[in-house]
Amino acid sequence: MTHTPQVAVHHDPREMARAAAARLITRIVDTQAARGTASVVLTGGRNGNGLLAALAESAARDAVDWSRLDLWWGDERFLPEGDPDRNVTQATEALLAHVPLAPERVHAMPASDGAYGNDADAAAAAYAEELARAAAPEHHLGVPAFDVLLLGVGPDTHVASLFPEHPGVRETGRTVVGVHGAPKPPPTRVSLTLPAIRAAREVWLLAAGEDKADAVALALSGAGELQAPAAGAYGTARTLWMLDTAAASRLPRDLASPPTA
Ligand SMILES: O=C(O)[C@H](O)[C@@H](O)[C@H](O)[C@H](O)COP(=O)(O)O
Repeated sequence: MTHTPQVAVHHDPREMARAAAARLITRIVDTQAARGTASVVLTGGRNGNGLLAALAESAARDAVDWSRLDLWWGDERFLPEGDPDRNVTQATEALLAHVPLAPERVHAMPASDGAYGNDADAAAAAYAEELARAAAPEHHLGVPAFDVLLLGVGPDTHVASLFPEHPGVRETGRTVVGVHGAPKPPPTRVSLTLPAIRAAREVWLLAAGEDKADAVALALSGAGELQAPAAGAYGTARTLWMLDTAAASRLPRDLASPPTA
């Protein structure tokens, strides 16, 4: 099965971020060499931003042709433009401001004071249209086949803004949804759905810390995606979980490999 997950365990969050950044640089460079451009979907949260900061610090970052990289977001906290809690604001501080990206290839999700006002559902529909415009005709769902889609994993197994048993995780038709009443603040968000996430070639999930150990064990032990959204996040070619030793500490023995770096 293509979505049988691979698990890589690292000593601590910093090592995990460094290793993930090195892997991502290699993936982007290889993809650009083969196809000209590459696409990456970013995530919010400490681990996703830790990866971006490690990428900014890496000497190898100059191997990437930043002008031929498309960036998308898996989810966004629906807040005003420039709000420090917006995922795009944090990604900009960590990496985007430090590399020569092509602005038209940076596909941030709308802000709550933008063209759709405070209507997260309208913002989600607009982002779905933007994705559909970028999708090749053979991508029937209306989402590009992203090269790498990054996801942080929450202590309740949420990914992007898809929370256990919430309406967003049940969505099968739309590719992007407005999320209302999210248990993680802020309550209003915009998120890719599981079908959109599963259009990606590679899905990489990041989790570090003791508070993630139960979530990681649950998601990797055959739980259903309504109960454990992270279990429903997999790519068409590869699904890679990157963990630190604390987050991996309750994994069934056959899944936990020794620390790699
Ligand atoms: O906007 C967000 O908050 C997210 O995209 C969310 O899904 C996040 O990735 C996880 O909650 C993990 O966050 P940490 O890496 O901070 O634990």
